[in-house]
Amino acid sequence: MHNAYFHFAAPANEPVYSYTPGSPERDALKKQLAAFKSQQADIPMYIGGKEVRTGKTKDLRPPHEIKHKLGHFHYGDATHVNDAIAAALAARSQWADTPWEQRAAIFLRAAELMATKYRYHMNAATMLGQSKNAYQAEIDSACELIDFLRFNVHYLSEIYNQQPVSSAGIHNRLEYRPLEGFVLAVTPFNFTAIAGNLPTSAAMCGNVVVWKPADTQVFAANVTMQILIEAGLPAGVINLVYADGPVLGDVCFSHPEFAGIHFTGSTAVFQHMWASIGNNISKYKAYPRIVGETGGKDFVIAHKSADVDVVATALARGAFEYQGQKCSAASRAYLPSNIAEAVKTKLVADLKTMKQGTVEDFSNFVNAVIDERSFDKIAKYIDNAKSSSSAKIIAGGGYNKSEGYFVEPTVIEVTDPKYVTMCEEIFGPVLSIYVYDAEKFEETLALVDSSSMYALTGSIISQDRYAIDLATKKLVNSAGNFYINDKPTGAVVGQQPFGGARASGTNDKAGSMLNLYRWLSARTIKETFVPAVDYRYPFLKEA
Ligand SMILES: NC(=O)c1ccc[n+]([C@@H]2O[C@H](COP(=O)([O-])OP(=O)(O)OC[C@H]3O[C@@H](n4cnc5c(N)ncnc54)[C@H](O)[C@@H]3O)[C@@H](O)[C@H]2O)c1
Ligand SMILES: N[C@@H](CCC=O)C(=O)O
Repeated sequence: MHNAYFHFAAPANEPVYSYTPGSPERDALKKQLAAFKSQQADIPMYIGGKEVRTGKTKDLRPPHEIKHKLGHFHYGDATHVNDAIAAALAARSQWADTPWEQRAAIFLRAAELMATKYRYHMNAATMLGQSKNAYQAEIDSACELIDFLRFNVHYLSEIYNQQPVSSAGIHNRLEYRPLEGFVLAVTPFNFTAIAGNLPTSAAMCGNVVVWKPADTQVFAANVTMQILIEAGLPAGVINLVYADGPVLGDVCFSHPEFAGIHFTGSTAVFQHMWASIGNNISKYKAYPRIVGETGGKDFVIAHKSADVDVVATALARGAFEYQGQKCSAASRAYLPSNIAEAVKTKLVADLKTMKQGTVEDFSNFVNAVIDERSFDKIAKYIDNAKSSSSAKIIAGGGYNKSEGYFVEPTVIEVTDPKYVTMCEEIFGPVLSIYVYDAEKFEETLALVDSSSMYALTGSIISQDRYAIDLATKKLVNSAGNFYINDKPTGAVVGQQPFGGARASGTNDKAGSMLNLYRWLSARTIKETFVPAVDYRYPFLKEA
């Protein structure tokens, strides 16, 4: 029963801790890293509020220290996916009926727990499981996830407030119902925040969810789930399962109550999912919502007026933070001939100072790539570049997987702007550079626009306002997140709603109102206070 309209005001972004030497947060984080490393985690699935252990386990190991075992998780099969759907559907009616402010309180409580009691659990789990340094973990598993939860509560509160006008004698209202059925959230390895946001944004809207994270993100996903449970998330609202992707897809996409997919991951997997959903379309009770944020081939184009240090720094950070494993990572750069040599010299010098190793050593800027499959794929691109006449490695190029999956930050200079590493997503610490004739800026913008199938992020670096304006116009469809005089990474919830178009996804902008609309199905209600009692309109009367 509602006796008031409850509105949640816009929050501020969660402050980013610095982890400088001697700071209390640095000590607390180091203690949590040591604590996780001294234990052996036994991670269950969570179905209908119960912990499910199958005995069929997979090991969890830090990508930068593969000889160390962090523990294991219990793997499920089609039975567990079916159980998760059944548990979700059983929880649906009570959850959908729960007053909005009660649902919101659970997610705000989870955000508060993440910001305080469990901040270092979230960060240490992300650092060890996904090989992120302290700062990269802090902006992801603490700040971004906390922001997703708090901002989405605010945005949903704004949506519920949007009501139609009513003319005299009637009252019109819009009711924002959750979808009929269950939502499937399939999440990537690279951001604990994204993995937490995809199931919670849909659940916040009153939906029930089956959540499958990437195997390589399970260590931190488990901490997220435990916090949601401690915050009071009722049994069955979010069901966390670990299963083979195609097995999960077969069960979920052929279920009549499949109501939507909230996906982030690679373009190929999303396209496969879309095709399966299309093939099953006649089976569903309602048209499913298909939301997917996928790959990128993100660019930096510098104009001849650009400041050399600004360009080199945008490339060093944009391409190599988190080993280039951000969908937003700068992976192709277009440098004008007048400053190209100076930019390359500074970038190569910067890379020589970039330390690589474990996450416990806080002086390391880069760590390991996520797994062996990824390592092998990246190494192949590097080897091909080494033997190509169109490419030359000007920094890095080394790799080694004896202790962890280490790939050196690598810069490839190409003479062919359509060379494979200028067009395909590599998802690792590899930046390709093409030097263009500084007087051919506009032609190069056309090249940027046409070189890849993706349109996720991109930057223009220039001190010339006309050049910025031209790039903004010519690259209007080349990126969903466009940056001026900055790197193309590091979108902040509430400030730069994130997502791309073309092969980069449905551009439903995670962490914004646009995304939440996808998990709602509005019902319009019209009430007439004094209804008509005669079918004849006045114009029918004789004069
Ligand atoms: N656009 C964005 O906002 C964004 C953000 C993060 C990552 N990404 C993209 O994600 C990719 C990297 O993440 P990843 O390696 O985890 O991606 P991935 O596509 O390999 O896996 C994503 C998820 O899909 C699951 N999966 C894989 N095959 C499946 C199948 N056949 N059916 C059902 N599920 C399946 C995986 O287990 C995982 O949970 C990159 O392409 C990156 O650009 C995009
Ligand atoms: N939102 C992140 C990217 C997420 C994809 O991996 C950024 O803007 O860098």
